[in-house]
Amino acid sequence: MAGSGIALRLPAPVGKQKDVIYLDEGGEHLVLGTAGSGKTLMAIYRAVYLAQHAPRNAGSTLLLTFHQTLVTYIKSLVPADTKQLTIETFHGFARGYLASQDMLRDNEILTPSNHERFLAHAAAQVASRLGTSTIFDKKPAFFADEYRFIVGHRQRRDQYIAANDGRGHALNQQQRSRIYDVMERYWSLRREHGFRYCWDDLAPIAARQLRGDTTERRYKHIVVDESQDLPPAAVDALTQATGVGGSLTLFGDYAQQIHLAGTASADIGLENAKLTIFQDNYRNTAQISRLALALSRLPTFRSNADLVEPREPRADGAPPTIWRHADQTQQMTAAVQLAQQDSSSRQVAILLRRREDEADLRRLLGRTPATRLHRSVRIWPMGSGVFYGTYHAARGLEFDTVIMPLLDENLVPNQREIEVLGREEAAARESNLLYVGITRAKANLVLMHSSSLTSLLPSPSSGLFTEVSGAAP
Ligand SMILES: Nc1ncnc2c1ncn2[C@@H]1O[C@H](COP(=O)(O)OP(=O)(O)OP(=O)(O)O)[C@@H](O)[C@H]1O
Repeated sequence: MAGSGIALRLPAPVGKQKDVIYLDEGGEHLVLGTAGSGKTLMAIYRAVYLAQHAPRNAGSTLLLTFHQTLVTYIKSLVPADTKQLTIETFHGFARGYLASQDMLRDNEILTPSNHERFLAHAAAQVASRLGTSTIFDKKPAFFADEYRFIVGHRQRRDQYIAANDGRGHALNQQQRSRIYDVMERYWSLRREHGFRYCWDDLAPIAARQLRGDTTERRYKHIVVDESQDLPPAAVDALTQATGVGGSLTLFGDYAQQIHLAGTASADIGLENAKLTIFQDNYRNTAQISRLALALSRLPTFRSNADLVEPREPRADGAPPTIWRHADQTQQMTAAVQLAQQDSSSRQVAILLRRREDEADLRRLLGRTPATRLHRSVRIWPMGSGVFYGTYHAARGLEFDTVIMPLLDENLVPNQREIEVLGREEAAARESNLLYVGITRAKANLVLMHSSSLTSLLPSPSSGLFTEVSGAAP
């Protein structure tokens, strides 16, 4: 970037983006931006600036992002020889810190499926002791969801029982009390079986340990991309982990919150942070951005004081298309054919709601080389090609063309999510996921269905799509 000494082979920042790079070298900063507004780009610039160029206070900098695929993607954008910069996930950081404190050894973290199994066991034991309550009929995934919220917000029993946390579950105080009983039983059971943690525990445990740790910090500065799913306990851990006189900068978009539903920026404990808002979208065409905006205005989309309305992008393009096929197999076949045609000169992604549909897609792709969006990708493919994966795995990424099959009403919202969370909450969360999927498309967006289109999307009569009926074009 001219004048700053930051030479990256990335687009040059414009307008407010520049200000964000040079925010104070100390203190806390929060940047909320709409999809495609350059948050990842500016997180990279700011991290490189703080690591190498900040005049008063350059020093070892940690750049965190949401999942391992994004770590790989971001590493592909940053010169490998950048000194004093570490890029990893929050869990990678927390694990490393706890191991350095001799608080974590191999196999001490429960896998997510074993975490649910222990919760189910705990619920059965509490039910047999306390008798009937409809709360005990809930699926293990429901208890896992509550667990994440409780430990992420470090809620004691009385706080949880009194909480009105804005999520769609209508839980009365007695039900909340029973849920807390299950959590306490779970903690005992887990201890008895020799497991110290589940993944959700890492943030509060690291925060508590850091509070009592007076040794010099490894990082002077911490920058976080995709911060909207960080619970308050994680933000506390990062505040504690920042070196003396250093800075913590968070970049997030609450419209893309997919793991910690119901947590707002006001809850994360950064009341004194300097706030910057990014409204300009540099990724999507105006037509794709309009569809995303219309989706975020539907009543099913969770209203949230943190949502940033995008200004309409300048880039014009074709309207998104919506294809109707005879059945789900034909949708997937058409998605594969389109990806094969389009990928000679473009990056094309087929995005799915469910992980279990990935294997079918892989089969249909046959010999077509394709990158699965997954933590196992260690070198980000440059140039054209086919990608596929879930909406979750696609967060933070972008592609020239995005194809989203299986958008039928009976599939979205996902039936399992409805069973776990109830219809209203499931619809709100699935709307965030659709928003993530749609906003990954730079130029072309193709949506597919066979029966009625999911009601979480704007209706086809909105004029926001072009409808294509029948077979593939
Ligand atoms: N100033 C700019 N000039 C040109 N392109 C830009 C500029 N800022 C951002 N972009 C481009 O816009 C796209 C979106 O940027 P980026 O991925 O950083 O956005 P984001 O806010 O992190 O998006 P999301 O949260 O949706 O993942 C990228 O291709 C990026 O290179």
